[in-house]
Amino acid sequence: MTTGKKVAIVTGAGQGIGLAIAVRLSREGFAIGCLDYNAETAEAAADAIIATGGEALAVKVDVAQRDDVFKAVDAVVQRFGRLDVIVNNAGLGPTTPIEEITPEIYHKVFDVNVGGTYWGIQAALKHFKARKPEKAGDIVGKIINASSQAGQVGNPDLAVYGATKFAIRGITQTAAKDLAPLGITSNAYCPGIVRTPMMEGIAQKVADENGQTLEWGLQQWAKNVTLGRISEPEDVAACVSFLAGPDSDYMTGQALIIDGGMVFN
Ligand SMILES: NC(=O)C1=CN([C@@H]2O[C@H](COP(=O)(O)OP(=O)(O)OC[C@H]3O[C@@H](n4cnc5c(N)ncnc54)[C@H](O)[C@@H]3O)[C@@H](O)[C@H]2O)C=CC1
Ligand SMILES: CC(=O)C(C)=O
Repeated sequence: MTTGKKVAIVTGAGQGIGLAIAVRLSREGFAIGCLDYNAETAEAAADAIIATGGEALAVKVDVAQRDDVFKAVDAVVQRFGRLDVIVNNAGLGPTTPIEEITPEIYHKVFDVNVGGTYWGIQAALKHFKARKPEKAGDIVGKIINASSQAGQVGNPDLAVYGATKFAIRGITQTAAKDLAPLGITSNAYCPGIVRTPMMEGIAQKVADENGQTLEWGLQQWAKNVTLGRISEPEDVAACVSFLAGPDSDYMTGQALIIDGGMVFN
């Protein structure tokens, strides 16, 4: 079955920032491929979108597995008939003090965060290339990758995670240069401190070390935010909505910082 709508795939759509992006892009008129490692939350995300009149398909995927990603992206295109946007959002964010980094954690986090970004781009490219720009300036596909403020500046205890987020900015820039002749843009978003299960895990560790509550842990990070509050997933989804829509057609290779003013470039 095909849809008259534009189609966006969001990885890690089962919770947190990915869920907010999926819901927001559905509201903007996209049919959504909700991809997640967790089949239940992916299904719940798709159900929530369908319940509000949108179109969505849930697909279980491990973004670290290249074949898995190709199959999942193909399933969405088979269902909806086209692909316009891929949001490579799924990621892992463990706390890793320098001396505690192991080969296992290094490979695991790079495979998901960096590998998942490569495979998402490749799998989408196959479908983006099916449409040719009719004239100079036409955009036929948009790649949107999750970096972080921790991909702009080194954060304490996040040497592995931060390195993947710096790498994602590099991949985003190279993809922009390589794929512009095909009418494809490539941009990233760099959130700050967003209230999600990932961030709660990071903040809880700091809280536990200090005998404090989760809220106390989160507020330690909020001290670095100029606007004085940590963000909600919807703040980030608004930024991604801009990157997915036509108003960003003349933008590529950029990493938009949406962090309430933590990093000033
Ligand atoms: N929460 C924050 O403060 C910030 C988050 N980010 C980035 O935003 C993105 C989303 O983060 P959150 O929503 O906070 O994370 P989260 O941990 O709350 O949600 C991540 C989602 O990705 C899925 N996922 C994890 N590994 C996967 C895999 N191998 N294959 C498929 N799905 C997988 C999980 O099941 C989950 O639904 C991540 O890339 C993260 O690095 C960036 C800056 C700040
Ligand atoms: C989790 C993350 O991306 C932070 C703390 O910037």
